Amino acid sequence: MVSTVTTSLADVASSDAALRAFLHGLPGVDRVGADQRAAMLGTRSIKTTAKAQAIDLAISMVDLTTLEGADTAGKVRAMCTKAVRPGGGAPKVAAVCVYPDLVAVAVEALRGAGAGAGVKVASVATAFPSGRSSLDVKVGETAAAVAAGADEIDMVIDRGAFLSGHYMKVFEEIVAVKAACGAAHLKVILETGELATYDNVRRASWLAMLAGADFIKTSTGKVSPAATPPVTLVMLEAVRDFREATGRQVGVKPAGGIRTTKDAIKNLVLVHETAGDDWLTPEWFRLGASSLLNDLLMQRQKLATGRYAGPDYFTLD
Ligand SMILES: O=C[C@H](O)COP(=O)(O)O
Repeated sequence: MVSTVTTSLADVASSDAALRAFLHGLPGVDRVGADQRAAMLGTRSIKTTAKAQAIDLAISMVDLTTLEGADTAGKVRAMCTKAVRPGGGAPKVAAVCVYPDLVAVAVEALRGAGAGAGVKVASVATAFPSGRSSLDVKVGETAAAVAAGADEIDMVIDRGAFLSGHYMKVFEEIVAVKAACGAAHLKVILETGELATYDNVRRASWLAMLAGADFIKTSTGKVSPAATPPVTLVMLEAVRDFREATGRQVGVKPAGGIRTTKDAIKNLVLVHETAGDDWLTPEWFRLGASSLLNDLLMQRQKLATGRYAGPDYFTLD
């Protein structure tokens, strides 16, 4: 696969036809094999000591998210406090993820938290979650979020264009949004629940990476199915193969429906077994989730003391 890729990468985005030929030339995903491998890896058990480390690692990889129409400045401030000091000596999370109009609130709250340094502010942009807007609007929204202090932008791809085979349109939008990001990192959301096949997930992953994505992300959290293990597996294979072909490492962020410690640990096993341990850091792997942190904290408490503190012990999202 890698040799096929390297011979054609130089001019893969030179035309619509070349891009289409490249993406459709990628090997097909063995659907049954991917489902079985993800299910098999999901049954792996780990020792108690490894579990404690895995929980802390997972906490440090969380993009603590609130993406509701009813979000308020107060809710975002409380989330930022929790992001920096989750409680019980747990590590801080990787980032908070909010709508663009709440970026300034998050930046201010993390600055006020002092130890906030290191917790990034991520913002969805580009007419999240549908992506149905003009490119000018998407670029403007991205630039505004960055100007307000966002460290990371989570954009959605145009699934309508992708599913109609207009790959160059999707490619050019990602390139334009990446340019608007400046120094901010760009996560490209594929919305895999709308892509219909694992072959499309592989194609969209490559398309996003070729266009300059720093991360590829499964889902908005607004469409089901979201971050299923086989989809994450296919995306981890894509970043592994892309690095082998280009030398550039791209991160992965499963998001949507990841709620339990078991889900989080399954994801860590998938990373270890598929892309490898180079990805097992918050720099290269994130878990986008609104309520996962509570379960990680409860399980952490249980491991340390032998009993659950109960959800009331932690602030609820
Ligand atoms: O990007 C993260 C998702 O929007 C969160 O989804 P969730 O509420 O299912 O955890």
